[in-house]
Amino acid sequence: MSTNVVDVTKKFGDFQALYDINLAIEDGEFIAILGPSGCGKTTLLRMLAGFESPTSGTIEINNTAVADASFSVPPEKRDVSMVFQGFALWPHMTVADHIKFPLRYDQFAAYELKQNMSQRVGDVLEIINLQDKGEAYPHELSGGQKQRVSLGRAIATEPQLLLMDEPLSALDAELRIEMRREIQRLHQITGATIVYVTHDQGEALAMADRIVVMNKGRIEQVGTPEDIFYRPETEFVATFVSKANIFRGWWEGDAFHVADSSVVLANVGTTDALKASGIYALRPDQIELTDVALNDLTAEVLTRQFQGKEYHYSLNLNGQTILVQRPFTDVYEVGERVGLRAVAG
Ligand SMILES: Nc1ncnc2c1ncn2[C@@H]1O[C@H](COP(=O)(O)OP(=O)(O)OP(=O)(O)O)[C@@H](O)[C@H]1O
Repeated sequence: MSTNVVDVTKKFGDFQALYDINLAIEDGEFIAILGPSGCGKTTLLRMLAGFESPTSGTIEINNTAVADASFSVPPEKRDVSMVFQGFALWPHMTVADHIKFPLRYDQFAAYELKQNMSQRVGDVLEIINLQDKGEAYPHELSGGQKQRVSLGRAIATEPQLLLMDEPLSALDAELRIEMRREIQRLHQITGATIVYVTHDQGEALAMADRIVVMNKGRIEQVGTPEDIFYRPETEFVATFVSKANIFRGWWEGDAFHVADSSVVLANVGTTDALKASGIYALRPDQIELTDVALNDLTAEVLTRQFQGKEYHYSLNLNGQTILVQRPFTDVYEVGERVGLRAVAG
């Protein structure tokens, strides 16, 4: 199901939560909306669901307007399902009942699915890998199983648009990684369009076809995970997604003059958009550490953290903290002075 957000703004009283949002989502795409707390991602998702309406602009689903400033098609009249952060399961209903519920009451449930309800419940239990738990109640399930039930309930009627609001945030770190694979599999099986809200860049990079990075109510950049990670176009995207170190100064062609120093750095992948704002961005994995004598840019090792295959260093570069990731073979001591070299990547 294609979805278009056209020139949308949203105000809550005097507070403007969304500015000039334009986004075209193609049928079957997995879109992650990524941004820090309060940037407006849930508001945008709730607008797609029909729980909020725009202050100005239009939302279109399959080329038909479903909301603008003057009207909004209510959630139950959109072929859309939503998965929430806190599972939102009903304590008195079994797993099978949760899956039956939308099949009974959702007006978009196809007649064949309603007619063959027990078959569909069995199929969904299989998809979410809870074949043996149909008669279990929520309190008898683990966190991961509960989230699988809420995913099962959401896909039961084969909705064309699945909206997910931080669905993994209530789970522990290991389970979150496992559930990423389950959600990817669900996307492959159902072919549904998914809009997935998260503040976790790892989730967005791992699962999405395209990522929409938001900050303070505005879209900063839309692109594939590789675009967003390797070719950030704003300082916010560079720091929020790829944890880049930002150097200030000015560009002369492909040479960057670091402010307040005589150091000149060669371009190793800074986008034109970042160049236009006088910024040089270097991800932690784009910095090599060398002997001090080999580079003009030198810094002192502040901390070193062992992370298995690599060390994570923080360095003091004239008062600025620089983050660097090096392979486990590059060992430097806290207090040591090192040279910094930018490498492409
Ligand atoms: N009903 C409302 N009334 C007033 N302000 C609201 C309302 N809903 C959201 N806001 C404000 O709009 C801004 C965006 O909220 P939103 O929930 O969309 O952010 P978010 O990016 O999803 O954040 P989080 O990750 O913390 O949920 C916030 O400053 C929030 O306080």
